[in-house]
Amino acid sequence: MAVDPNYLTNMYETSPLVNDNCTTFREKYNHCYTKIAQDVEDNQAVTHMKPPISDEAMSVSSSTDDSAAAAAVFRHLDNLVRDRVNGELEKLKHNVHRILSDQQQDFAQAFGLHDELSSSEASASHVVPQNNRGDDTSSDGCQFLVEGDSDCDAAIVRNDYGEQLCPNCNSCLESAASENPSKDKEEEEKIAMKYLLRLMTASSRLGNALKRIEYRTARDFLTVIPLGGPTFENSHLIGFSCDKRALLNVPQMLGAGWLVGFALTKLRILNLTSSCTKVAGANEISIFRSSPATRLTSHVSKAMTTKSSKPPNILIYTGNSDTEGRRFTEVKKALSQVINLHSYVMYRIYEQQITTHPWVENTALLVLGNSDSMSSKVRQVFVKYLESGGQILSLCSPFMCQVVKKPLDKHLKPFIGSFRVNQEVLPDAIQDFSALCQPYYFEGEKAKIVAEEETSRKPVVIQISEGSGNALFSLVHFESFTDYGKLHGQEQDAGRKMLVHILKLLGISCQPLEVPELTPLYLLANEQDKKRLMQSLRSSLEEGICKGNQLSLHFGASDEMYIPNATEEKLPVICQGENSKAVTFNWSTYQKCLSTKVLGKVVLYTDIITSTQTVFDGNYTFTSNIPEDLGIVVIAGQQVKGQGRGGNVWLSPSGCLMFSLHVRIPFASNLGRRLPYLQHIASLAAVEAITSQPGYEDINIRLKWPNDVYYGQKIKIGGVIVTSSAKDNILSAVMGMGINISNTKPTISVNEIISLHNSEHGTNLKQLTTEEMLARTVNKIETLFEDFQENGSAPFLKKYYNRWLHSEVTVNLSANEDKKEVVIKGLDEFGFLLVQTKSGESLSVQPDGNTFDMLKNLIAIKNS
Ligand SMILES: O=C(O)CCCC[C@@H]1SC[C@@H]2NC(=O)N[C@@H]21
Repeated sequence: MAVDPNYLTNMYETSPLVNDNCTTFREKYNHCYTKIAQDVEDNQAVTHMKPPISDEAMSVSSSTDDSAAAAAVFRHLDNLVRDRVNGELEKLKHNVHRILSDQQQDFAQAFGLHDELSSSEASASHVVPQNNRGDDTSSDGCQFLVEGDSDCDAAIVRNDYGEQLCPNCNSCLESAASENPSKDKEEEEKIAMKYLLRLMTASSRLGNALKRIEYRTARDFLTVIPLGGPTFENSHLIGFSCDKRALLNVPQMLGAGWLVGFALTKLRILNLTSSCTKVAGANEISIFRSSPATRLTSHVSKAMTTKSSKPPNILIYTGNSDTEGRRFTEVKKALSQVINLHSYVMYRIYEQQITTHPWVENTALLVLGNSDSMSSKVRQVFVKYLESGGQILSLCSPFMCQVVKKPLDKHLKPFIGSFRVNQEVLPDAIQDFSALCQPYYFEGEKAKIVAEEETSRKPVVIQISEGSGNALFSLVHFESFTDYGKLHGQEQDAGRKMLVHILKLLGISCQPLEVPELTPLYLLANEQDKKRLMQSLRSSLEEGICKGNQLSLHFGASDEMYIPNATEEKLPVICQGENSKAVTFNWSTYQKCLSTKVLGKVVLYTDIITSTQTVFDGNYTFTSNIPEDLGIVVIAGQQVKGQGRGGNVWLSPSGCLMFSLHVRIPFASNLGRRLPYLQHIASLAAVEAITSQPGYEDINIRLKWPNDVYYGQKIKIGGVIVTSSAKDNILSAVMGMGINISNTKPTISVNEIISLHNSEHGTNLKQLTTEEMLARTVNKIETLFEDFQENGSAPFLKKYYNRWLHSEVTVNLSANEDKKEVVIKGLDEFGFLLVQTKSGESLSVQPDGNTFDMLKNLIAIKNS
């Protein structure tokens, strides 16, 4: 039987676990389980075929342990969903919007809110809670996070207002219930929410005892729980919606204790798997409630601040002794060969950052490659991360010895050698291992042997799980397998395979990218401009070459020139040939949309480049010989070494508009005296390129200081980097910008946002091409420049504040251990962030070198 390689994907899409009105999980699960097993068996019967279904399915079929099998299925599903989650969250928001506007009647009927609906407020599309009693469901809602407390039998509840509510305190609950409803709506909502949460918290005992998920309507929560209904004993509340239709479609019972979060919409159940795996592991609860449209944006976007928008990080910790970063480079290199680089960004994390930076939320994997032992403070943070659902890969790190009770057996020391993967985890092997090292933080949990040494059969890779948190401790230096000098091809291959296997167990998507070959630049301009540029450059070219510090440009015509291969050091620039024929860039569309006097008149297009910035950076011969009235923009289809701010990597898949625009600015000018404004101009230009078109004004694209372009409050869709050099009182700046126009990865694209807007508002706004977006952005940059040079910063700031996310927001400014609360006031005269302390003192914060998590209200000032 031919097995569909997308079997599990399909199963997920049509899964009875999420789609049918199944009554028992077990029944449906058994059905799926049997099917997978059958598929595997059928497949194995055809010996020449490689198993086309995943390792997970294999392990499901071979496992005798139900919960392990369920875990495998769901882990696999997690992986499938992970990539989609960011977009899904945004869609969720829109779906809920839609439900609320479409279905107010149903909603009111389902919850007995007719009176409210017919009131003037309701007709203005608000349904506000009338009081805080259980039988009058409050319809407004927000997301609350409930974290498990230290011993996991109670919960710490934080509400949308950032307050921590005391755990499991019935007197609180009662007093909340008996409080008179306030006239103040905000206050009422607070009380209602508190009440609701107290009810849920009081009846949910969180912890490992969790064995299943039950679905209950909002009314159930409000009526059953106060009676102390045993139905909620040991249950883990995942989510609920106030939408009646959604409720009706929901399975009454879902199984597998750690099935993660969901929120309900009219159309379907959205599995917020990735965001909630952590939730389940951490004994946290995410509660999603629908709410009136007017307040939804802020609530959902607040809720979304708990979910990361950026591509997740893989953090590599190699400790203090790795002063030159050799270990880090080695580990990073090894991982780069196997992981999907479009989905993750790898960074080194230093000891000091572990306790001070907000790294946990956006970390898909923490890799420990340190050889020195870590301080107890650091260890505690790592253990906490693990316990709260984090994924850790320890590559011979002493961390393992530090988290297990007994010292490890002396056999368990790092080695490179042959080993075998344990396909079936033998129960007695587990016993052996448990005797060897008893898990300290995971008592009651068993360590699984993932690989063992070939001859002695001693475990060399073990896995310890806690909820959805996983630690894989390897005693094999997998990172060394990338070292071609040290190992034979076969060993390398085995090592790499093993690393993939381990990473998959940790939920990391492993599809290494083929690094594509670099391609030449094509000069696109009208014939006259091409000629003028070449004339101007001629005197500085040596045999057609314009030599830069790192990259030389080789100018020539395609038919006459010997075209060298494009490399990181040498890039051919093909100057002749019809613009339209040469490349995939649509010159004619671009030209039609471009309305500048100077900027972007000449395009250098390439399919694949390291980074568009490199064409200008360090090539003064080139930049200084560009005619003054002929601005050049370099645009690439893909970058293989995209540069982000602060040394970050910019993921640069196709579908992302990636360009570097060269501009000249005299120092003795408004802008010349306020250079930080350059980046703000660029980011505002990108936003206005979209929102200044008729019909696009309300698309929720915003600016996040210092220079990020965001969809709503949470999802980054673009960023700007500006580099510059100066000579003879002229600044030569390169404004590099990346905006995701049409790629659904890694977050959400402009065109998806437009589609969402269309479906939400019944409009038919057309999608943007990269050529249009480029031309429109360059047009905006030029007009904003002109205005700034003529009128200074005031008119610019008016437009900028209109789109930015931070006015009057209180943030924590932290330098080392010191923290102070400041209020964001705007941009100062020079374009830095202006904040005010409580005592009224004004401070300016520079973007570079400091760490920002503006949306988590944190600015960490770099140590001097
Ligand atoms: O960190 C950021 O947010 C800034 C990202 C800037 C990326 C763009 S893509 C085009 C240009 N070339 C690069 O290598 N980086 C910039």
